[in-house]
Amino acid sequence: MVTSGPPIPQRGLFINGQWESSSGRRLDVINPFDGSVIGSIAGADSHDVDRAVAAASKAFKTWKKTSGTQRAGYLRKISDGVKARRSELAYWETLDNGKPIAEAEADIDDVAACFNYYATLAEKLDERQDQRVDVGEEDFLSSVRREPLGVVSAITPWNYPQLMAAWKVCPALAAGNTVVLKPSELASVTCLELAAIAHEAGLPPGVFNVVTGLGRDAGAPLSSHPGVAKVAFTGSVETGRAVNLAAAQNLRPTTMELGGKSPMIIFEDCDIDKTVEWIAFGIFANSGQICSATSRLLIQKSIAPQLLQKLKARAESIKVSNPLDPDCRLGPVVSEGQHSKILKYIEVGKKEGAKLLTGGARPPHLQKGFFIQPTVFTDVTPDMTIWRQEIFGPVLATATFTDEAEAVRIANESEFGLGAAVVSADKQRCQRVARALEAGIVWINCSQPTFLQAPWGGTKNSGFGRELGQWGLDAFTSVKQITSYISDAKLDWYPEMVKSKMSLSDVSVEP
Ligand SMILES: NC(=O)C1=CN([C@@H]2O[C@H](COP(=O)(O)OP(=O)(O)OC[C@H]3O[C@@H](n4cnc5c(N)ncnc54)[C@H](O)[C@@H]3O)[C@@H](O)[C@H]2O)C=CC1
Ligand SMILES: N=C(N)NCCCC(=O)O
Ligand code: NA
Repeated sequence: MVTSGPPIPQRGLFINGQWESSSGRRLDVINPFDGSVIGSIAGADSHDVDRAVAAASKAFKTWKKTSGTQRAGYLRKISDGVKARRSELAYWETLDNGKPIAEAEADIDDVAACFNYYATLAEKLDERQDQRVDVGEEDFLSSVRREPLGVVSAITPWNYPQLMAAWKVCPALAAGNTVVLKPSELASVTCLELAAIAHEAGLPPGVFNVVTGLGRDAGAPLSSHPGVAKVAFTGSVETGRAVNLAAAQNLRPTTMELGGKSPMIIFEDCDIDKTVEWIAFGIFANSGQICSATSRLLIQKSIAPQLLQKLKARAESIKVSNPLDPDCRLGPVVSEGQHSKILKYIEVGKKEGAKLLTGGARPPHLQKGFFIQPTVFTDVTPDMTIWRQEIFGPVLATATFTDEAEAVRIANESEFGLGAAVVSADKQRCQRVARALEAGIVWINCSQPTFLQAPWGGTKNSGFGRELGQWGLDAFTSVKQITSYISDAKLDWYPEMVKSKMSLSDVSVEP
């Protein structure tokens, strides 16, 4: 097991291609495994944000003139840089966020793939330019260009620190925007390293800037800045609302990837053993700190006792350990604040009458760090807090249903609409249920697999706009119509008036 590696680099803010110090105080980097301080990041304030936006605005003047193919060259180099530093990036991601090293490695691979994928889309963007629009008139020729918006700000969470940044930075740069990234103060380390990698890749100064710091000091000014053309946000509903309101003051568009309480519906014709693996993955991966975690489980009554018994055994067999252990499958949650919030939810669950099937506390063998056992509640009813609110931890709420209509109705009774899953051997039923579910992402016979090519985002309080795929790139473009008049004929709209011979003196004016 790797228990030591390179120390976390001490970085400042990355503005205009240089490391700079912040106006504010430095903030501790905390390792969730034991609560120790392992480094520090700069705490930016609104003056630092102004500098970063100014650098990005200046860089945009040149960057917007590059071709997609030129930008793709930079993105591919950054991808190579991420790949070359995979092991240290994954190591630092685990130190900073607490996720199992196997997950961190997968995340870093996804980051590298994301840069390559959007490199390809940047090249394709050149081919998509000046596309004809049939306006149905032979005297006119219309075409469409997709142009960058300008300076884009990306405000990102701590659950997939580098990956959530990549989902925004890659398409934004691919489309020709410049970026100011504000990662979460709880896990900024790998986002700063992304700046270092971009710099080594030769990305021109100011094209990609990173300002670390608290939400209220650095995130808020980045949401309300008039020099910012768009804000891309992933995080909580409450913060998303504040960011969106601030951007709305400037009439700036946003994309909002917010919370969830995604349902997973299990029908009696499923293969129980296989299903239990997906259920566990859907709520215990990344310690349940996934916005699309399938945290509400609906089981058809006839198989509930059998399925729950197997799920309990599986939950209790998950390896909870130092996340640097390659076999670890459940690490600590990100912070002391999240740890106590999750434990509070567990208490509320018990108090409101839900039955604790397994877990519910700190694992006895891990007395330090922000660990919580894989936890499953049964007999949860739709009015209970743990059924309605996002816990963002390894806590599954389960309930039963009798028929398909009831399952869909209960699943849709939520303020959220990010993910949903349905498990059944009946393909037609899966399609029917998938169509009926109010969600931006529906998984059939699985939970959580995520692909760069497929759109990501939610409905209702889970937000709006889509990341990833073509949708994720188009969200960072402005559509320009260019229309040419191609006829030789003179515009024949104003009829030639015969010049009047009347003069004013001919007009009799009534006194
Ligand atoms: N949907 C998701 O992926 C995520 C959901 N959450 C939910 O949010 C809860 C709280 O976690 P937090 O870390 O506090 O999430 P948050 O939504 O406050 O943080 C997300 C980002 O927004 C920034 N931010 C905070 N206040 C801001 C403001 N006023 N203006 C602009 N930016 C601001 C933060 O610094 C961070 O970079 C979690 O327990 C979880 O339920 C948290 C992170 C990710
Ligand atoms: N990479 C995977 N599998 N999932 C990403 C989830 C992103 C989110 O929580 O918003
Ligand atoms: Na941390």
